[in-house]
Amino acid sequence: MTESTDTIAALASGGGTAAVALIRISGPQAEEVADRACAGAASRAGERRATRAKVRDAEGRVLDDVLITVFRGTRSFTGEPVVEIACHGGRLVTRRVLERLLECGARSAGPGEFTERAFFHGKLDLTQAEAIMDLISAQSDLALRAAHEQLEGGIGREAVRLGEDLIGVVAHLEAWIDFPEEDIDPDTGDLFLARVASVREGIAKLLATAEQGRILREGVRTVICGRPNAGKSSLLNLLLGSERAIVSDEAGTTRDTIEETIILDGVPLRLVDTAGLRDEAGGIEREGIRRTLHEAGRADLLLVVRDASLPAADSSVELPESNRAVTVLNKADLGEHAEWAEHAGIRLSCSTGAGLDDLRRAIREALDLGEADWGEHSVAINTRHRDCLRRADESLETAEVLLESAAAPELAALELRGALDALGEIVGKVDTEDILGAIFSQFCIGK
Ligand SMILES: Nc1nc2c(c(=O)[nH]1)N(C=O)[C@@H](CNc1ccc(C(=O)N[C@@H](CCC(=O)O)C(=O)O)cc1)CN2
Ligand SMILES: Nc1nc2c(ncn2[C@@H]2O[C@H](COP(=O)(O)OP(=O)(O)OP(=O)(O)O)[C@@H](O)[C@H]2O)c(=O)[nH]1
Ligand SMILES: [Mg+2]
Repeated sequence: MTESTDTIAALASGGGTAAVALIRISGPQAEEVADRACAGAASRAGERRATRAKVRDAEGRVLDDVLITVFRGTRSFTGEPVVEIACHGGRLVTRRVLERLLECGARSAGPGEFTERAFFHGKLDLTQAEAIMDLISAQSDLALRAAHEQLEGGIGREAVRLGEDLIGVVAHLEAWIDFPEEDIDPDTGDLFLARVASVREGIAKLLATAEQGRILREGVRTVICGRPNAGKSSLLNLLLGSERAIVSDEAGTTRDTIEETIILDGVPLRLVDTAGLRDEAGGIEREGIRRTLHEAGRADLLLVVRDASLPAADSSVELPESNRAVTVLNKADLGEHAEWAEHAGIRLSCSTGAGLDDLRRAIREALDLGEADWGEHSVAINTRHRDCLRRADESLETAEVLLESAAAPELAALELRGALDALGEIVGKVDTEDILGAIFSQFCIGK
């Protein structure tokens, strides 16, 4: 655990005008800094009790009438002395109060520096620090729940548990390497293998949540595509509940992709409206079509819109292979062409909204978004966790081969150590300075 030497301050609440704003001071001098700015009010305040005070400038003029809360010792969010100042939320007032604190000995905090200190003081592991960012940026209830689960330590605990299982194997194996005169007991070898296999199973379970994690954090990339005039932009507008995209009976209205997010059953969908696909296009339209195909190629879900009032051939499109696609037979209000009779697509009218519930249900099914599928295992790893887990698993795979042949126990032990390090990186147990930099720099200042 590292001791901070300096004292940082920053606005913890949003930058806009508000009734009240929260400024945090953290570090060994937090109380002194606040005392200087508030005529000794911090040291007179009871611990963790909102206390009325006045912040004054160097000449003694009142800058604001505030409430301060003092967190002494290590009992604070950052694990070091903290003073919070709840001042009035005007932009100028908050700026003046913060400037005064800097004058009184605090330094401006960098992005994520409060949370970084909480990490260094052992209040949070890395997955929990990341969870705070997920929580702040969550756009849906499911994402919020996953962030809470992670903040409670779900992923970190699991990574630590898997690491502990491995340590047992490594210790045993290394003891055995140190006493080479003792032959490897085949039973022990099998035991090692069984334990490595069970750790790999645990890793596989966590890895299986990666896709879910990406979707929760970034949303399902849902690309609306089809022939010109099929009603793609109308569908975007219908799902959004607002006239975001231009709709017209002119084929080729949408030239560029348009993105908007909606929440469906707690899951964010990043809807992408695209230029209609047709062969005979030229110029700008052709570029639009190139973009459509690019988007379709990286979609999590395709909504293929077809004009059901026309013969099927008039709305056919060639699209990249997708295992998640929903066909929307649009313009159902115009009456369906006989050719569609056997087709299972979702009947919809963007004009009347009829069929929208069926479409929502079909999307939900295509994505396995039922509560039962997502609700219970709300643990969802992020890409950093995924990379660590993959590295751990590769090392374990190699270790298995080495253990099976029993030829080079030293090398097997080395691989197991490698896997342990990769698991340790998840929670930030092993030395990971550049990882820390990468994570905390993404935070906003004041967090
Ligand atoms: N005013 C205020 N509200 C806030 C925060 C904050 O820093 N200040 N938080 C900041 O993100 C969140 C709450 N998280 C917090 C986490 C730990 C501690 C804390 O004081 N921990 C001590 C005591 C534990 C206890 O009494 O339960 C500790 O861990 O020792 C405070 C807030 C959201 N709301
Ligand atoms: N009757 C009827 N007309 C519709 C329906 N959906 C869309 N339209 C009409 O079809 C025309 C084309 O709609 P758009 O949403 O612009 O079609 P698009 O697929 O985005 O077309 P491009 O952007 O040109 O590729 C417009 O005149 C819409 O009003 C529907 O369900 N019923
Ligand atoms: Mg359009």
